[in-house]
Amino acid sequence: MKAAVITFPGSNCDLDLFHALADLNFEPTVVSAQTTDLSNYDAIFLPGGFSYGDYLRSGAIARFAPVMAAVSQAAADGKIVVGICNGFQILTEAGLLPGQLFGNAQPGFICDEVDLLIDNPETAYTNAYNDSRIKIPIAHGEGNYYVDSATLAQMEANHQIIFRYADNPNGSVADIAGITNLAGNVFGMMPHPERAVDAITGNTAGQPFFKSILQTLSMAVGRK
Ligand SMILES: NC(=O)CC[C@H](N)C(=O)O
Repeated sequence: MKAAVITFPGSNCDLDLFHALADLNFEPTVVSAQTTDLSNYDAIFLPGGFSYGDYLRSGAIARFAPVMAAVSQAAADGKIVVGICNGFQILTEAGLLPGQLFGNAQPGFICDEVDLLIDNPETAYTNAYNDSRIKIPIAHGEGNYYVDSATLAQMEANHQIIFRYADNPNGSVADIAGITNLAGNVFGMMPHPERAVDAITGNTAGQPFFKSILQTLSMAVGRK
């Protein structure tokens, strides 16, 4: 499966994501934020980091990068679009995911490993997990997810909340750590599964995340 990893000026998790995807049998390519055509890719990944220096607000400038029209097109075409950490912030700023990421409730950057609860085990992002509680690294200053209560109720009813924090580290509403759009093909999470794919790091709980996506894409190709 061909995967694009978009690199914005200031991205710093693009190569981690590239290696995670390569190790887990995707065919990844790192693609510049100047790219205007993503039609060759089966899945699009927006990595973590500090795009455009996090100026104004994390993701607020990146959403205007030339590549974002192609990301919106991919999302509209039903392709898998995944944003991790800063990538999640960019997708909310672009309006491709509901809500907004604010500064952590306790101001400051948190670098830690936290427990996540898998709310929905039957999604494109979780179907390869056997456990409902996993440990995944976090590294953010603006991970405090907010969405208004009417939208939250719709998201809950539509099973759009995929991961929740077992012990909320940043003040996110409803302990939300990862969500999808209504259609389920656009996904964002603050924790970093790409930092938990290699046994040498002591944690491989991120592997099933990527395996789930690959499995889902392979089944979709099989159906064509
Ligand atoms: N690791 C990251 O992607 C950091 C995201 C963002 N710049 C923040 O601090 O919230």
